[in-house]
Amino acid sequence: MEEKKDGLGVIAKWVKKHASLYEAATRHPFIESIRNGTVDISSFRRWLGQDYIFVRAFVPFVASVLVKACNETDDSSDMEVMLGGLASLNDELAWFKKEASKWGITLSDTVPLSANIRYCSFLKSLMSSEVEYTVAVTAFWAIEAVYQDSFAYCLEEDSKTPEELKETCARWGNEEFGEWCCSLEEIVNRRLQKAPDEVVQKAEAVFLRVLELEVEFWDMSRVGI
Ligand SMILES: Cc1ncc(CO)c(N)n1
Repeated sequence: MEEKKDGLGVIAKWVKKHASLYEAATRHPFIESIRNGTVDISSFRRWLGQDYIFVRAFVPFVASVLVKACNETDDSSDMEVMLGGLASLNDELAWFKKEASKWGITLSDTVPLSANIRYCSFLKSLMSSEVEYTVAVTAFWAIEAVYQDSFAYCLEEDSKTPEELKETCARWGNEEFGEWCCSLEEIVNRRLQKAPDEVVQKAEAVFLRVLELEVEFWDMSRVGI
């Protein structure tokens, strides 16, 4: 009831409070360059190879959130939302392989760059059973929301996204994925509303860390330019 006073959930409040960092993560120069059609294809290729490595590390993290949802949640529908996320990663890995071959990228030769290694170790740290479900699911939401928001922006009506990148943008920018992110956000809001202060503080710190890591991840696309 309390959160309804101003109609905003905790997440919406955090996005407002940390607007400049949220914007840095979702309106990064790499994303802007896709949207205005000036994207450097070697940057796109670098991002694609790195993101495949990231998604492989993301799978066990999402599985760990699913396990926490089964053990800790007060609402049995949480598990289904987590399972939906895990299932879509199955398609995503197949898509990466197909897309990489289209661009002539050999995924097995792709070496993770340092920002990617840092992000993957952060995911690993969140898999510990010491990390509360509320904190882990906040990270899960933030990771997905940054991509949803960034790529949906590239598909807005006035965008000049190159035709050959539209499918990539639609992977994360599509409406269905947007709705799924909203379901996840509702779960996070519900959990945060009931959580002790100490857990809420941890979740906020994790949210901010995800945003920083996302900025560094996009920055990798510029290596060597
Ligand atoms: C770096 C990064 N963040 C978020 C997502 C969303 O799944 C992704 N594929 N890669």
